[in-house]
This record gives sequence, C-alpha cells and structure tokens, in this order.
Amino acid sequence: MSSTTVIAYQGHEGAYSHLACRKVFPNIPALACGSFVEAMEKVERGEAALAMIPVENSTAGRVEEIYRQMPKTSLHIIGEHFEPVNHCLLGVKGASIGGLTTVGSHPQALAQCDGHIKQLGLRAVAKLDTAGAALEVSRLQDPSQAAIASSLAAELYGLEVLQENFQDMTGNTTRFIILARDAKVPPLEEGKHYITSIMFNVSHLPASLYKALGGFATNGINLIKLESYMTGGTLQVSQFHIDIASHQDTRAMQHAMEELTFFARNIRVLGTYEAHPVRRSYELID
Ligand SMILES: O=C(O)C(=O)C[C@]1(C(=O)O)C=C[C@@H](O)C=C1
Repeated sequence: MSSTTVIAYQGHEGAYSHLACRKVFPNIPALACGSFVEAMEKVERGEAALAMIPVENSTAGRVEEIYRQMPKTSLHIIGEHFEPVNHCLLGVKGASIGGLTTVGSHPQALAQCDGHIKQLGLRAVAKLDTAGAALEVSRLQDPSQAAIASSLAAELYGLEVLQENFQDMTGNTTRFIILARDAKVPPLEEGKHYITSIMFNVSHLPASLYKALGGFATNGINLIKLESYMTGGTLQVSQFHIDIASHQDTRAMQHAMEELTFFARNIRVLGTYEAHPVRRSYELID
C-alpha cells in the first residue's frame, strides 16, 4: 500500500466521518484533518487518495461549509455513503444529566439534537467536530460540561454515555460523498442504480434554468437534487449543482447533456457513481 493510499476526513478519531471511512473502506487507513478544506486539499495535492465528506443530513439539511467548497474544488465524486447517525450525550465519569449546563458539538450535530438540548436547558457551543468536542470534555473533567458525539468517541476519550439516541428524529442519517483527484466512472450495468452530479452556470435571463433542465425532463430523467450558488462576489445566483438518477453513458443522458450544453456554460460533470442502496427505500430511481 503506498503512503498516499489513505482516506482523509475532518475531525478527530471517533467523528462520524471517521466511522463512515471505516465502514466503507475498512482496509484503508483514515487520516484525521483539521477542516473539510484540509481534507479536500490533501486529495488535490495527492497526499491522500480519497476524502470522505458529509454533505447533508436527514434532520438538519445541508452541511453549509461543503456547499461553499464544492464550486471551488477540482475533485471528482466517485461514490456516496449514507451513515446512520445515533448521537450520544456524553459527560465525564460521575456526571449526571441534571448537573449539566453546557453541551459542545459540531453545528450539524447540535442542530440534529436541538429539541433535546432545549428541553434540558443546555447552552449549545459549536465545535469543529463531534469527537473533538468529546476530547475537550474529557480534558476538562468538569461534570457540568457535555458533548454530543458517537459511542466510539465515548470509548476513545473515556466518557460516560448519559443518554443514547439523543437526536430529535428517528432514522437520522448523514449522506457522505467520496472525493478523488481523478474521475472513476463505473461501467453501466443492467439492474444497478447510478447518480450523476453536474455543475453548470446559466445567464441571468428569464427561463434560463428552465431551458437548461428541459432536456432532462423530455428525456424522462429523474432530477433528485438542485443546489444554487452565488458566484463572482455578488448576490446573484448563477451556478447550479444537480444530482440526477442516471448514469452519464445512457442515451437519454447524452441527449439531455447536449441540450444542457446549448443553454448552460462551464458544465462540469463531478461524477457518476453507484447510488447508495438506502435510496431505493425512498426514491424512485428505477
Ligand atoms: O463532527 C463529526 O463527527 C462529523 O463527521 C461531521 C458531521 C457533519 O458535518 O454533518 C457528520 C455527521 C453528523 O451529521 C454530524 C457531524
């Protein structure tokens, strides 16, 4: 295995991004990074083969910072992973829920547990990642301080699980994308489901987005996500990211892409990758 055969993630050991790395690539060492940008840069510079990046969560929505980075990066999406996220409320040994005043975690995790945090009347403090918040609580050894993190983080940092399933909604799941320097398009196979992610710009003219997307509609292609970005330092939206339930090599996609080329600029196919099996339970991707 070469020294660059590692997968980069944001946070400390025990972060959900780390759990996702271990689940999808059990044989590839995971490399902890100080930020999402750092994890992505490691791949851009060839210091890591892959990055595991959270993009959205079923309870709290999109991971803000990632969507700011996606238009800037030259990386390709080569896969996706849906990780069930079961948060634990963690405290030092001997702490009790009644004695807590403050809880720290990643803003996404705080948002996913907002109802329970308010119920307990705790002050929520944003931290870089969930496991980092757990490490901080273990260093402080203060029974009034808590963290929201995984049960693995509790084990790693010697904390007590004061409450399991601390998230507000059942089925709490985070979608991760797997980024690489080069595109890796899987061969189109019968019976498999694929996602294609595309980024493009349109002009500020009436119906320009409608026209750009028209080819997907007329070719019967299912659009499953649409994100907009402001570009050029103005408040005007002109860049879009779409996820489509199709492989880029189907005839329908080729027709739709031809039409997109006609109405859009700076088209970049971020990747075609296999759809995570969880999608089948709630999206019509056939
Ligand atoms: O801090 C972590 O544990 C992360 O992996 C980050 C992150 C996120 O940004 O969404 C990942 C999954 C959970 O939804 C909460 C936090």
